[in-house]
Amino acid sequence: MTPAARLQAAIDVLSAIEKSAKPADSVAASYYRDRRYIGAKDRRAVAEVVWRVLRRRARLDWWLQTFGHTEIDARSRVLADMALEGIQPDPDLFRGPHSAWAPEPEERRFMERMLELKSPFHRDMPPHVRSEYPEWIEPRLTALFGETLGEEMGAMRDEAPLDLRVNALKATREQAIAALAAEKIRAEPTALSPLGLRLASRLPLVQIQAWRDGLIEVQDEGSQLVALIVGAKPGMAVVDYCAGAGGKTLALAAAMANKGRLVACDVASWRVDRAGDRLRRAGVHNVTRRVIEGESDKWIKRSAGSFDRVLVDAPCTGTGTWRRNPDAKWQLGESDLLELIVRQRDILTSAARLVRPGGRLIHATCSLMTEENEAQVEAFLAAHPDYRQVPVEEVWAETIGTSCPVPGPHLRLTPLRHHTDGFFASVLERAAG
Ligand SMILES: C[S@@+](CC[C@H](N)C(=O)[O-])C[C@H]1O[C@@H](n2cnc3c(N)ncnc32)[C@H](O)[C@@H]1O
Repeated sequence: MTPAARLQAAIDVLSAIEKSAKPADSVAASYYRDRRYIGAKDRRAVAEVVWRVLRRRARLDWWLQTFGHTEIDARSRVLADMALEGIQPDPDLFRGPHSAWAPEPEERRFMERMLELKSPFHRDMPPHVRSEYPEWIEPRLTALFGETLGEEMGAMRDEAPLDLRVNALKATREQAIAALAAEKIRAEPTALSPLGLRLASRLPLVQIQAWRDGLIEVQDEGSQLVALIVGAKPGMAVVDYCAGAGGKTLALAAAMANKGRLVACDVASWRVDRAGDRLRRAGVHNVTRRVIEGESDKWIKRSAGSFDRVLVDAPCTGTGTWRRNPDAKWQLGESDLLELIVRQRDILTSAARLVRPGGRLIHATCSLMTEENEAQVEAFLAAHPDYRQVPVEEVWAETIGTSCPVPGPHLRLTPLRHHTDGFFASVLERAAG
């Protein structure tokens, strides 16, 4: 592809992402599926532009407006990004079939101004522009982070590292490090999860033999910690209530050493189906996958009071994963948050029925929002006097055994403080009866 063709592809992908409700990576994947002639090198170059634009969209828009450009769209963002990268709108770039694509005089004007900038930041940028989050969410984030808001959201703006979880069914962390080293891949142990590895650079998974052999899985360190504090043990009966494609199911199965009963539920059958290959690759065989109809599902009624651990990894705003999914922040609206709060409450109430006396219910999200987290737990405890909250320090000592890095009753992780995605988890124990 010519440089101009790559830029046009980036514009096309960004436009498709804006129009779609699907995550950016699946929109991009379907764009390439329809254009098999685009090779891996070109895809990488296009993806670099797309992700950079998504990551600094608020700042690009701010500069475009500041330089008087009001019709902001994927094309003007890509041109602005190009200028911020110091790439001149050189006529040679747009020769031949791409001549019609050359920037218009108006576009050249803002590009020239942007080419003179020394930094993508400006002291007059409001905090939500500087730290790249939607303005409507600011009061909530300010209430949560106070004076550290800028730093916290600055850490959320940066690209996340690639974290792996060692599959304890197949390898120790040392064995996995050695297997990766044999493939010339350097992996460092993570600071908090005893099963975690962090890679210095991103790699396509399918090229990693250790991944094909099921020794490792991709999982953010925060997500690993959530799975660990569930405290699933061999021989227990455990439910992963919102299992999706099985990210935490795999970790729970490994914690159970494949012994005992693990039920992975979800309302989305396509997600549950996707877990199949992952479970097989990881050598997991104590999992039953179950598509449920929702809170009125008969299986839930029939299974009331029979599980030691029930993990609710609730559908949420995903505000903790913006490092990985920068597109998600531009799609999220306040009405989504309000809808999710109701859904989470219903799910938690339904899942609680499965917990046996003395068993534990774990409410987890990858959200920063207090309404989805602490407030959800408080409302649950008020309505369920037979449950008490187990302080995270206590749970951490029982399950992970190292010193707990978070103060307070809940597990609350952020990229700034813990170098993980933003995660929340709270452990609720049902009275022994
Ligand atoms: C945060 S995702 C789960 C991610 C998964 N646990 C993992 O670690 O990869 C939330 C999941 O909740 C599921 N979900 C949404 N509504 C639900 C409901 N009423 N009951 C059960 N699951 C639900 C969604 O389909 C989605 O897969």
